[in-house]
Amino acid sequence: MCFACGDEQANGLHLRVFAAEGVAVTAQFEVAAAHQGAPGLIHGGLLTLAFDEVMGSLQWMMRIPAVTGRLETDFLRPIPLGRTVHFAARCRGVHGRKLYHCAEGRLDGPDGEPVARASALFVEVRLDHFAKHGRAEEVQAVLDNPGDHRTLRAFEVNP
Ligand SMILES: CCCCCCCCCCCC(=O)SCCNC(=O)CCNC(=O)[C@H](O)C(C)(C)COP(=O)(O)OP(=O)(O)OC[C@H]1O[C@@H](n2cnc3c(N)ncnc32)[C@H](O)[C@@H]1OP(=O)(O)O
Repeated sequence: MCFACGDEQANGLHLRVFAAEGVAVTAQFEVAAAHQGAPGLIHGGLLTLAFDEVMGSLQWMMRIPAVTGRLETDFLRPIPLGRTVHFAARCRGVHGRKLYHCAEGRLDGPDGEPVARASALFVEVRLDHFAKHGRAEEVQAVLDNPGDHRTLRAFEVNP
């Protein structure tokens, strides 16, 4: 039940991520009233969360389990509630266990005004990282049913 992509999260970001050209994805985020920081504006931490989710999605395409080691966000413009942020993220390179990603967000369309940029280092981990530090039974359920999990990620198909 991920706060960024889970349907069950009433106030979550409900992010949908799609394959793009190369090792890249796109996504959209409708900024709801629940995502407010300053009156009428998005909370910056939630925007960073969205970047974390979108860049983190690249690992599913690359089939490399990884966690966020470092994430830097540049907030370029204020983002009002009720608008939609369009994200594009791509992998810039891989060195050993380190995955270097970057992303940008634009307002109301893929060619809209740039409102934020981010870069991140993800670090490859073994799958037992999640069982060891999280809820082992839920991780095991995913490992036992890899087919079910794949269907949750549209870009696995990459039509
Ligand atoms: C089954 C279904 C599941 C499904 C699971 C779905 C997962 C979705 C995840 C979404 C994304 C998240 O939010 S993840 C949640 C937020 N992130 C976390 O909780 C991560 C917490 N941190 C950690 O667990 C650890 O610090 C790691 C794994 C990141 C790194 O620890 P480690 O494994 O001991 O590796 P370590 O040697 O320290 O680092 C490896 C290399 O990366 C570099 N490195 C590490 N951290 C940094 C850093 N902050 N800044 C610069 N560089 C760094 C090191 O210098 C080294 O470079 P070199 O010497 O090789 O050159």
